[in-house]
Amino acid sequence: MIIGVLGPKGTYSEKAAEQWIEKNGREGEDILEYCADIQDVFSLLEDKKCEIGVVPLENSIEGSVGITLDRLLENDVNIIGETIVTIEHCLLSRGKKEEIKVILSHPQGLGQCRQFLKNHFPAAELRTTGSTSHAAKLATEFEEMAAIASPETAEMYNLNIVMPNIQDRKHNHTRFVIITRSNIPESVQKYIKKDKQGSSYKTSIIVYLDRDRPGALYAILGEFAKTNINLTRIESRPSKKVLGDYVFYIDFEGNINDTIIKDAISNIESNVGMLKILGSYPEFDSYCESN
Ligand SMILES: O=C(O)C(=O)C[C@]1(C(=O)O)C=C[C@@H](O)C=C1
Repeated sequence: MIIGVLGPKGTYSEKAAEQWIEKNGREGEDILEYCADIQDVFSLLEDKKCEIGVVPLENSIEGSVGITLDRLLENDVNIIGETIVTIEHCLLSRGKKEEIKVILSHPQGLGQCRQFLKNHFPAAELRTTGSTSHAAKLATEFEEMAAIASPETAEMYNLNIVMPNIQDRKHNHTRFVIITRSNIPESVQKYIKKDKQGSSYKTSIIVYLDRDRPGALYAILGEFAKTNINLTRIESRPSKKVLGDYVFYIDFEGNINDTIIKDAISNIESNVGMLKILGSYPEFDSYCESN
């Protein structure tokens, strides 16, 4: 199976893909296709050049990955899984700490180490890259450059770990989603069947209210409260139509095949402008326990 991830080699996205495949039981040879950015992972999937994509969705320090949320709304995709990766950023360079003048990383990496950078490198120039491993690759060029990336990339790109564990909070986790086309390819079906054994499910939807009116969001949330469905996440994102207009990303416990969930969704659907079901998939925690 071909799996699209953010590249080059050594990204946390690659780690997420490996982690998810390992948990689901590897079936034959999987090929990782490294993409320059997250949009390209979605394009690769759409163009049928891969069967699965693994993309970051949210981080415990920096919050949502906006481009992933946008593509989930606009592209014809289905979420079939999630995995959570422990993020352990290090400062990597060819040079010594005193020599570092430019620090590179993915915007999420820079954001997760904002305080560290202010405290230790107030004068350094910060530059964004397509990924943390892309930063590591570029940092090999000059001794005055450093990258914020995983400890594994140090070895991969022949860099020194100048400072380990530099993120602003000890606990740093990123949640990734495993996506496929909504017309699920045959090779992916076996992973989905396997997942069903003894797992608790989560469902992700996107809702657009169409028109701002008193109690509109309350009515949606009421549907979940009424039937005791546990919400695990709600997030608003600009609709990009006019200022102050939003779409809501909602995750909750349960499977779209359960009658209780089906009924709640159909009640919500009749009261909103648009409802997109992104998919039902095994919750990360329970799927760890059942493996
Ligand atoms: O740059 C990487 O290594 C990625 O996989 C991307 C990404 C992200 O977009 O959140 C993944 C995990 C970390 O939070 C930092 C960057």
